[in-house]
Amino acid sequence: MISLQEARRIITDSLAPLPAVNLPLAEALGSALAAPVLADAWYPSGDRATMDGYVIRSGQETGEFTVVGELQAGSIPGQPLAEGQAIRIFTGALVPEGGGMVIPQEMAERSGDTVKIPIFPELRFIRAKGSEAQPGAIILPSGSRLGPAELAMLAQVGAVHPSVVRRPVVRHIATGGEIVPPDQTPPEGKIRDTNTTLLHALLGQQGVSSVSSSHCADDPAALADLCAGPCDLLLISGGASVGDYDFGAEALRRCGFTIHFNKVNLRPGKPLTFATKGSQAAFVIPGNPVSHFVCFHVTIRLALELMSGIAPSWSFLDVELSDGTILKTDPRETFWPARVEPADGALTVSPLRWSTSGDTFSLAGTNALLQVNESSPSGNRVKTLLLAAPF
Ligand SMILES: Nc1nc2c(c(=O)[nH]1)N[C@H]1C(S)=C(S)[C@@H](COP(=O)(O)OP(=O)(O)OC[C@H]3O[C@@H](n4cnc5c(N)ncnc54)[C@H](O)[C@@H]3O)O[C@H]1N2
Ligand code: MOO
Repeated sequence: MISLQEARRIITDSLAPLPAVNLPLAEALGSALAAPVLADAWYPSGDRATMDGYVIRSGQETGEFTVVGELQAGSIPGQPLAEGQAIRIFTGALVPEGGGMVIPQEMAERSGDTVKIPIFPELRFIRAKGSEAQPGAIILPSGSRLGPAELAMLAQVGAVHPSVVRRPVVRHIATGGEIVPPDQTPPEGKIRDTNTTLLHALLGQQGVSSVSSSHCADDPAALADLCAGPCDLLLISGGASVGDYDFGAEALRRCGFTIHFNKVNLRPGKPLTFATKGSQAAFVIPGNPVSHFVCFHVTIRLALELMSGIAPSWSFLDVELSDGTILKTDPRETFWPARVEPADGALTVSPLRWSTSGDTFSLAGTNALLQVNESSPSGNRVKTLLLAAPF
């Protein structure tokens, strides 16, 4: 049995980013850039006003100025500004030649064609040409993850079909004769399929939208047929352990996958299997829903990040345990579902109920996993993998 650290190393060594594709901005959220994006022009393209008011030359005395025109955002300045002149200007408009400072209208008194400026502001209220980016400057390097701000930058430079690393196409197979779809009432002895819903949501949170799911009874040949379908990442729910009906690894072998590990010193999720075939990756995930949740965050997410060209996120916060907390240790490294909350300006974490890894209800409100091993917790602080913002 290998450690989780070793399992993560094997996954890291086995997977590479998928090929680049060009995506429209509306579909690129969460993707990683496959090439740098350059500024196509000067930003701003010329000196621009940052306030509604009056533009005048610099180096002048306070007093009265003659208003000789008006500049709206989008209009092209005509005449240069002369001494003693002011032009009415609006936020975003190009400053005319000779314009050195914009006086916000709150600091000016207009009367007919003149404007009185009793004192000058400390700032110029002008965004200088090229002060944000110059033509050819790298505004986002290759590998940048595209969040809302980065997408806005691409829109600004007209990069409307950026080259990004393709996101994995995921094929999911829920196994087991005991499961029925969640919209059905299970007959005696059977249970509703919760893992399909769980995985779709977890994948969706990672920005993976191409996911197909199917169900397979405990039949290795039928499972191998389903495994042969095209995808980048194959996820098999259940059938990971050593029982007579656990056919996950066998089905993968039958369709040409190489098994890299089939047991990890991890609680929950010990019988986790990882395999590859060319650039394809596959996991057989222990059937219990809490095992699914934990295996996803500690291993499958890493595979998605690597295939998507995204820098793996694996950093732990040292968080104070809520009063009276006792975490039951185990020879296996444990990832305990928990809830982190802000309290009195700091974070505290409370482990959630955990009876068995089949107890889906215990996951309600989970936004963190607590690492429980020989070095954590230490005192009343525990290494915490944050899964979502704690508010
Ligand atoms: N002799 C041993 N038995 C088991 C071991 C072991 O080391 N030796 N490991 C245990 C651990 S730990 C786990 S975890 C489970 C993993 O079992 P499998 O991956 O083979 O999964 P199944 O047997 O198919 O299912 C386990 C459990 O999960 C339920 N399940 C399955 N699929 C779904 C689904 N889509 N939605 C909801 N629930 C599902 C299934 O009914 C079982 O109750 O093995 C232990 N045994
Ligand atoms: O690994 Mo199992 O997931 O402990 O229940």
